[in-house]
Amino acid sequence: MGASQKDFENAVNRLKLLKEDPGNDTKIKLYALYKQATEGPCNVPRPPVLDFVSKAKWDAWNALGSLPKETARQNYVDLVSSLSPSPKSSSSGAIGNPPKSESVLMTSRDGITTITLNRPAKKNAITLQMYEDILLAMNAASQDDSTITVFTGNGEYYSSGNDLANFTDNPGGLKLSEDGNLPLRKFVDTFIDFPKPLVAVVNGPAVGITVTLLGLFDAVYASDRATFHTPFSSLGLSPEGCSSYTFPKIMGPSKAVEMLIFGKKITAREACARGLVTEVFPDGTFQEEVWARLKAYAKNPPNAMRIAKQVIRSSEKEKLHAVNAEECRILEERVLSEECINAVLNFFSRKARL
Ligand SMILES: CCCC/C=C/CC(=O)SCCNC(=O)CCNC(=O)[C@H](O)C(C)(C)COP(=O)(O)OP(=O)(O)OC[C@H]1O[C@@H](n2cnc3c(N)ncnc32)[C@H](O)[C@@H]1OP(=O)(O)O
Repeated sequence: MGASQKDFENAVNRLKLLKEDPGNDTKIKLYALYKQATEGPCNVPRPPVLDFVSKAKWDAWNALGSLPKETARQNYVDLVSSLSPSPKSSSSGAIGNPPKSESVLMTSRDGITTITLNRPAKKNAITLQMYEDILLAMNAASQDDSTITVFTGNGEYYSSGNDLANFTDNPGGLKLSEDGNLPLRKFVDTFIDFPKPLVAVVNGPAVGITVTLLGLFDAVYASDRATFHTPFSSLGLSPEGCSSYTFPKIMGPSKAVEMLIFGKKITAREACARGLVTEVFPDGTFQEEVWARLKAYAKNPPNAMRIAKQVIRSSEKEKLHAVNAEECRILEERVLSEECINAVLNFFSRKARL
């Protein structure tokens, strides 16, 4: 039997996590096979001769002639496998290629894979290494035997967002796009494309990118101790995580503006009323109630849940990828702005804590 659509999607995700650049020839082959697998034979006009890159891509796609979509899909999967060994999964719930990290933990049981931010002394602020580890964890979770993937935080906070030292430790500025030192674009793309139900168990306050990403989750359960805060303006930054699109859609433009431009911190109950949070639980019984709920949900047939997610989300994916690309482009400029540099310096000199 040839590669399934799921195998193909997994290969697309695995490719995003390659550590080494596979080289231009391979990238062009992958492009051509991807186009053939998703759109069929080349059906667009040849680009102008001087547009070398587009022309090379078009030539490679066109050269595949009438190769059936299924064969192109299989060839794509084979080519990606030859570049990166496939993570293993097993019926015991063992996870292939999880991150070897103390700050991002990964466990799998009862059909649920849980990714836990584990840096409580720093309120689970996310370092550059943690972004990489989360990507690894998500890739492993997307391919293991679990039915649901959960994000949570260890300790008092869910997360205080991006570690502000990421800015000061990179004096030349952070490159946030494709080949940058923090591939934020790839990071957010992984949430957009995640194939299984993705649930946030928000155990305490959440800040910055860990709030904005919630708009890409399928369910958000929050303790009544949690708060939600996106202080982008006071940090001289701009919205990310697709929040410039998801927040106005979820809560309406004026409530989104209150959070994303004015940096209003809202409670869990307010976030629930705005549609960002699915349900709020008393902190005393939060863990017990939420995990009982999730264990019951995880007993549903996994394929049905995955397909339901695909049906609900697929029409938005293209738009979300475009929003993410644009947000990263703008943010890359903002992190170099005087406003941002001053705000971060103030934070570390303890002048400006939230
Ligand atoms: C590269 C682009 C990536 C994408 C962009 C993302 C945007 C964002 O995520 S913006 C949001 C950034 N986060 C913040 O601005 C929060 C900053 N933190 C605070 O204001 C406060 O720490 C707090 C309100 C979260 C907690 O205050 P509290 O008084 O209870 O504790 P502290 O003593 O301040 O914190 C304990 C410890 O943790 C360190 N820390 C906390 N958060 C961060 C952080 N985001 N980055 C770096 N370090 C953080 C804090 O410095 C303390 O460390 P020390 O004990 O060593 O002083």
